[in-house]
This record gives sequence, structure tokens and C-alpha cells, in this order.
Amino acid sequence: MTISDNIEVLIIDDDQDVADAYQHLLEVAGYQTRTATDPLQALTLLHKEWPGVVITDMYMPGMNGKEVLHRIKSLDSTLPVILITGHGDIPMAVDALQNGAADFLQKPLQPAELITLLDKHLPKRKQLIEHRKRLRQTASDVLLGDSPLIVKLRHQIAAAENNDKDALIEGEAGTGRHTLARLLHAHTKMGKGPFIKLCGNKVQRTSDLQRAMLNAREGSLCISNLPAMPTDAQHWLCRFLLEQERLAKREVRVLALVEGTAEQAVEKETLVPELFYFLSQARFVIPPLRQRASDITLLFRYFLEASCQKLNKPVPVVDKAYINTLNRHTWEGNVLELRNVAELYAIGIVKLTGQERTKSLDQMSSPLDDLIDDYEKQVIEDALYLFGGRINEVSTYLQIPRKKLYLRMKKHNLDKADYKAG
Ligand SMILES: Nc1ncnc2c1ncn2[C@@H]1O[C@H](COP(=O)(O)OP(=O)(O)OP(=O)(O)O)[C@@H](O)[C@H]1O
Repeated sequence: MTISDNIEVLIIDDDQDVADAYQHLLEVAGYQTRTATDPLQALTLLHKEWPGVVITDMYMPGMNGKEVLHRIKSLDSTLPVILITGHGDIPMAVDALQNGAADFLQKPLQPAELITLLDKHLPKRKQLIEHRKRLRQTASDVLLGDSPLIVKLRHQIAAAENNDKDALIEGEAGTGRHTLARLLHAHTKMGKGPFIKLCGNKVQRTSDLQRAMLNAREGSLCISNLPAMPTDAQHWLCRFLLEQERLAKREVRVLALVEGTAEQAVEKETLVPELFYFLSQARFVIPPLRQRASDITLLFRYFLEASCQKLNKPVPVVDKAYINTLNRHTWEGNVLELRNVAELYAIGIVKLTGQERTKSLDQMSSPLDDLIDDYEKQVIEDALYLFGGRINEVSTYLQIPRKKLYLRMKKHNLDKADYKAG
């Protein structure tokens, strides 16, 4: 069983009397505590989301405080650990601080000093865990799905909050890579600045990249298809990022998208290895939809409901056979394809059945031509609603040229002005 959230301080000391003495002192001061005399057992109690602080003795048989610190930091690098060192053991204390200890105290322990340190670290830890929970909630509103792979990704996003590291986002097209980039941008200091998108294959000269970097100052530059960017520009970017890191001065955060894996791009020599190594300090991989089948129905219903709400229509029933069809489909276009299928379903076009259904057979009471006419009118009307009368988007969506669309609208007496919002 892991430690409960209402415990604020975990005291690790192999000497039960000493642990009890610390516990008494802290409980009198109003802290909820727990003691552990076996460091290994103490480690099994901890988890990433525990909103507390660890106090550990440095000298213990079996596992010393340094090892305890190391293990805790690999579980969650932000979990505060206060080390109790021997009197005058300054080199050991400095070493602990360099290895991520929040603070250290020397024996004999001064109660007031311990309480001052807890007052400093505990509220920060609680705040951080609260913030992470809120961020995960936001991430689950934006990046839907309850498959283990998506849940894991949301944890990774939450753990990266307030961390302005440049990042590499890998995955197939349509998996949600831009959505993830926006989410990463929104939850850091750079989130107040601009979010600029640049397509790697639109960069012809390094100056194109430099211009985009200027526009993204104090914010993030989201580069899609990084391997399509010319090698010169990639080298320039690498030098820019290294210099930023050297000066510890962040002007632009780079969020780079790669289709497939970055290793493949390095192998194909489309991604400069130095840039890959630099960006891979923070790496996010979005799995393809076919690897998270349990998200398919959830996402389909979500997009269907959203479209019906836009169209002001009741949500149609989705029968089990169709859900099975959705689950069997391979989704080469990932979530983007699923969204399109759901939006078409909302306007009565049932895709993926092999024989795209229009109206059900029991509605076939009029001559076929009339039915087709009615159906065509309904589809165009729905698409005009969906895009607020914007002809370019309607023609792209229905995959017919604008001219043809206008002719059909004329035939059905439809006017785009009637569908404009507001
Ligand atoms: N997990 C998700 N939950 C909700 N919506 C999602 C999710 N993943 C993707 N989407 C939606 O799917 C669409 C495609 O996502 P996005 O543009 O982020 O994908 P992408 O991988 O960047 O693809 P592309 O490069 O083709 O744009 C967007 O409308 C986005 O909101």
C-alpha cells in the first residue's frame, strides 16, 4: 500500500527511537507524519503524486541516504528530500544538494530549523501536485482517450509542466501532434507568448526560419515536418538552441514534429543528428489510433456529439454493428480521419461500410431521383451549416469544386448568406 495523501512528512531513520522523536516533534507542530525504519520499505510507499516531503537520515545500514535520494529522484525528480547528515559533514551535504536534495540539516537537529525547512518545501510540493492534477484534467479535456497509452502520455505532459525545454513530438499524421504541442505551450511561462506554426518544407532558406523565430520570440515555434527543413537551417537551429542553453536565456521554445520516429529520420539523413540529440531531452510519442483501440468509440462519440451540437441536430443512434466497423478499421489517417468520419455521420453519410449508406430502406418511398435530390440538398445544407456558409471550406469538405458547388446550390435554391453565423 502506498502512502496516503494526508501524510505530509515521511521520516526515514533506521533508529526507531530517533524516528519516533522526530515524529513527536513534528506532530506537536501540526504535521501529519509517518515513520519508516527500513529505507527499502519506505521507497515502496512513495509514488509520484504524493504531496509530501521526505526526511531521511544519511547513515543507515543496508541503504544510505544518498541511495535513498537517488531512488526517490528517479521516481519523481521534484519530490523534496531533506537529508540529515552528521555534524560537520559539509562535503556530503554539498554532494547531496548537487544530486537533487531539497536541503540538509546537521545533527544534532534543531527543531526550529527542521520546521522552517518544512514550511518552505511542503506548501510548494502541495501546490505542484495540485497544479499537475489540474493540468492532467485540462489535458484530458483536450487530448481525449482513456487507453493506457494516452493516460501515460497525459502523465508525461503533466510532469513536463512549467518546464520550458525544447521538445520533439513524434507520431503519425493526424494523431494529435499539433494538439499536444499547443498543450505543452499553454502550460509553461512561454504560454503567454505567441504560438507560431512553421512547416519544415516551407523553409527554403535559413532566413525563413530566422524570421519565424523572430515572430515566436517569448513564445513557442512549432515546426511540423522538421526533417523536411533544409540541412543548413537545421544546423543553424541547433546552434541557436545550444547558444540559448549556454546563456541560460530562453527566447524561443522549439516544439518540433516528426512523422514516424526521429531515429528513422536520422538514419535517412533527413534529420541532423546533433539536432535530434538536443531535442530528444524532452520527447513525446503519440501512438497511432490503431494501437489505442479503446479510444476509438469514445472519440467517435465525442466528435459526433460536437458536430450535432454545431448543426443543432439530435445525436443519431450508432448501432453496434457500426461501432464494430469503426473498431475494425485501421485508421491510417488517425484521429483526423475519425473526426471526418464522425462529422459525415452527423450529416447522414455513413462511411466505412463499403456501401456508403444514405437513407434507410424503409424511407425509400419516393422515386430514386427525388430521393437523391433530397439527399444532395440535405448534405449541402448541413455542410453550409457546419462551416457557417464558408464556400471554400464547404467545397473542400464535400470534395467538389467551388463552381460545381455553386451550381448545385442554385439548383436547390440555397444561399450561403442564410448560413453565416451571427
Ligand atoms: N486525443 C484527442 N482528443 C481529442 N481530439 C483530438 C485528439 N487527437 C487529435 N484530436 C483532434 O484531431 C484533429 C487532428 O489533430 P492534430 O492536428 O493535432 O493532429 P496532427 O498529428 O498534428 O496531424 P496533422 O499534422 O495532420 O495536422 C484535431 O481536430 C484535434 O483536435
